[in-house]
Amino acid sequence: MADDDWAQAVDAQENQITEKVENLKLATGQGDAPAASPSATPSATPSATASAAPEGEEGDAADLATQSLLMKKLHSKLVQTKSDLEVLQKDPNSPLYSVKSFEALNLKPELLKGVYAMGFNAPSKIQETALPTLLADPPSNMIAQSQSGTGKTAAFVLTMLSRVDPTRHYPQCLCLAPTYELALQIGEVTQQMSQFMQVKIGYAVRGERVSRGERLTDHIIIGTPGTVMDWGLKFKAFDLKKIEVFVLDEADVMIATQGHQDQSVRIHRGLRKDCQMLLFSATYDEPVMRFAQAVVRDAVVIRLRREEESLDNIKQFYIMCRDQQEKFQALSNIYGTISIGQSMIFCHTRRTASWLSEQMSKEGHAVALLSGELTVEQRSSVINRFREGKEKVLITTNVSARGIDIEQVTVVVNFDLPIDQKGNPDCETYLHRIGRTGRFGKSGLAINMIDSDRNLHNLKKIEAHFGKKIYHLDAEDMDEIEKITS
Ligand SMILES: Nc1ncnc2c1ncn2[C@@H]1O[C@H](COP(=O)(O)OP(=O)(O)OP(=O)(O)O)[C@@H](O)[C@H]1O
Repeated sequence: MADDDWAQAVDAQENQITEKVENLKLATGQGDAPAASPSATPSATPSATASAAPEGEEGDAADLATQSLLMKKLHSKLVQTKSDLEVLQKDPNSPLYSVKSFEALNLKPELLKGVYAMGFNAPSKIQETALPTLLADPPSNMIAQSQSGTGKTAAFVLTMLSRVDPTRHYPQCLCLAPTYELALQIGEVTQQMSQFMQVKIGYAVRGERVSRGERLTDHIIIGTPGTVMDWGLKFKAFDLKKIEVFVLDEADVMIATQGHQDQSVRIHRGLRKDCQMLLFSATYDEPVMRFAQAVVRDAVVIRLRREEESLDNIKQFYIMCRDQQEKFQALSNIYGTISIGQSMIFCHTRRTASWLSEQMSKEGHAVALLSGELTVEQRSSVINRFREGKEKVLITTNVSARGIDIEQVTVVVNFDLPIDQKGNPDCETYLHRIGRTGRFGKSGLAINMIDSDRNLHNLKKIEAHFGKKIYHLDAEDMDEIEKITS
C-alpha cells in the first residue's frame, strides 16, 4: 500500500475510533501510554520487571514480544554467521563500502571509546556493510533484516549516537519498539555505548509521564508507539520535525501488536522528509515489507539469510503408542537404553510439558522445563543452565522454545508432532526443531511419538514433504533401540 493510502486509512480510522482507543489505552498493559499527568516528569531509567507470557498456548503478539526480549537477553554474545548478505539499493551502480574495523568509520572518539568498552573489537557481518551506509552523508534510509543476535541493535544505536549533538538539548533521535521491556533493552545498549558522551535518554513508555507544556531536553527518545504519539503529537513535549534519525525496531513484532502500525505511521507523518528512517526486523515477509515501505522510502535493503537447516545428517524415527502414558513408557525405554547427551522434548501444551517433566524427574532424569508461565528472566536462566549442561533434558512447548539455538543438542523428541492451527502438520516448525541437531557435520537423532491415525497421517505428510524416510521403531525392542545410535 502506498504511503498516502496508508495515511488516508489511518485518518479514517482515527476519526472513527478516537474515543474507543482512549478507553482501550487505559485498559491495556502491554507497552502503551498512560494519560499525561500535570505533575510528573519522565525519569531517565524506569525500572522494569519482565512479565510472563500470557496464558494462551500458541503465539500471539505479546508472546512474540516476549520471545524477542528473551532473545535479546540471551544474546550476551554476537551470533556469528556464515550466511550470505544480500544488499538491494535504489541505484545498484552506487558503490557499496564495507568496513573491517570501527576506526574506519571515523566515529567521534568518545563514541569509539564506548564501542570498545562494550568489548566490540570489529563490526559484525551486518554491521560491516550497514554502518558505512548508515553513517554516510547525506543520510540514507535503511531496511535491515537479520536474525536475532547478529548486531542490529548495536548498529542503529551507533547511528543515533553518531548523529546526535549533545550540545543541543532537545530530542534528535527517536526509536520505536513494540513493548516497554524491549524499549528498555535498547535504552540499556544506548546508555552503555554512550557512557563517555553527555547524552540524555528519555523513555516514552507506560508509566512515564510528561506534564502539559513540558518540553523534553533528552537527546534520544526510546519508546512504544502509543506513548511516543501522545508525547510528540498530543502534548507536543518534543518536536517531531527536529528528529534527525527515526528507528523502528522489531518491525515484525510491531506488526503483530495491535495498533502499533497505525501509530507508527502517524508518528512518521510528523517527521521531516529528510529525517533518516531505519527499520529493523528479524524476519522479512510480506507484512514486514508492506510496513517497511509505508514508513521507509527509497531504502537500502540489507538482508542476512538465516543459515540453512537440513535433515541430511539426521536419522528420523517414529514410535507408535496408544496414549500419553505409553508415550512416556516408550521414552523411558529409550532414555534407559541408549546414552543420550543432551536432548530437547517438545510437547504441544504446557500441561503435557509439566506432566512429562514430573514423570521424568521421578525416574531420576535431570530435567529442565521451559514453559510459557515463566518470566523472561526465569526462562533465560533455564536456557542458560541447560546450555551449561546442568540439565540433560529440556522439555518445552513450541512457543517457549521458538528461535532458541542450543547447539549441543543431538536428540530431539517430538512428544507431540508440530501442527498448525488447523491441525495440519507444520513442516517448517518440524525442520526448525530438529534441523539444528545435525548441524556442523554432527549426526542427530529425531524421535516422533505417534498416538493416533491422524498423527500417523501427519507424520507421513512430513515424510513426503521432505522426501526423507522416517523409520518405524519398536520401543519394546531394546536391541532395535540400541541400533539407532550406531
Ligand atoms: N561488533 C560486535 N562485536 C562483538 N559483540 C557484538 C557486536 N555487535 C553486537 N554485539 C553483541 O552481540 C549481541 C547481539 O547484538 P545485538 O543485540 O545488536 O543483535 P540484534 O541483531 O539486535 O539482536 P536482537 O534482534 O535479539 O536484538 C549483544 O550482546 C551485543 O552486545
